[in-house]
Amino acid sequence: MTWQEPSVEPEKRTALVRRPSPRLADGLVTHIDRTPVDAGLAARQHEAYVEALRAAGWQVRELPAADDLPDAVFVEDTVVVCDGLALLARPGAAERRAEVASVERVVTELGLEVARIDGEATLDGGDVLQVGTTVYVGRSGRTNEDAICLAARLLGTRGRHVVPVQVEGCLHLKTAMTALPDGTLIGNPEWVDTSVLPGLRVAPEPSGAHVVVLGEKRVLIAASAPRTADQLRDEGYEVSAVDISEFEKMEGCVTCLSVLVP
Ligand SMILES: NC(=O)NCCC[C@H](N)C(=O)O
Repeated sequence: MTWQEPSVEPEKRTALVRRPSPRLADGLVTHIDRTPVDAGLAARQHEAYVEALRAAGWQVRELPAADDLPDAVFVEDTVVVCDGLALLARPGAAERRAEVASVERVVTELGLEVARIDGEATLDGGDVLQVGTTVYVGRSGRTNEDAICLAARLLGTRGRHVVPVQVEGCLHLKTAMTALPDGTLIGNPEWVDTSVLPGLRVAPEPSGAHVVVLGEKRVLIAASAPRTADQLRDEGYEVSAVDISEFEKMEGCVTCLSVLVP
């Protein structure tokens, strides 16, 4: 999302995370080859990721462990938080739908209003990119037209305008692109229909497309995108780089490991 002054005291900014399952390696892989995953290393990498969020001033709220759900660490896919509204997803992969119930409990405790993607609609949070009052929603293998229409209606109550974006060749819209704090889109133009975008800065490496905006001048990216990190540092951003190799093997990225509730 474009960096906006948080509506609450800085110490209240909350990041939702969930520790990785020891069964992480059993998760879904769609567009890349499956390679061995070290669950112990994944756990350590996740701790470092959480530490980077804390260091940037985010209060970390852990969702209950869900060790029987291998992909549950990818919390971004279960809920979209927008201006006090928690839009609960209905993941496109049926195996992932059981992840949502525990997220609903926590967002309710946080005092967020709850709405849901339901019926035949399917949506993964990884397909939703908020940039100011624009919400780009990927039409992907996981998110369908019904969900895009429903999201447009529900997020419209928050003054948001939904722009559908066709995604091809990768898992989610946010696999292909994210935004910098100033709202500039950054990513891989081969995976998205750029004709509906105001512009797209090409990231020097594929994982450079994944930027978590932690503050006005602060971003988090994967250690696998060193050239992107250098570019952003040269432009004055404070860049935290975290090694998430074990999650990348499961088609995850830095954005999908948290949900920020500003
Ligand atoms: N938002 C994301 O990028 N989520 C990554 C989900 C990876 C997981 N293995 C899946 O296929 O659902």
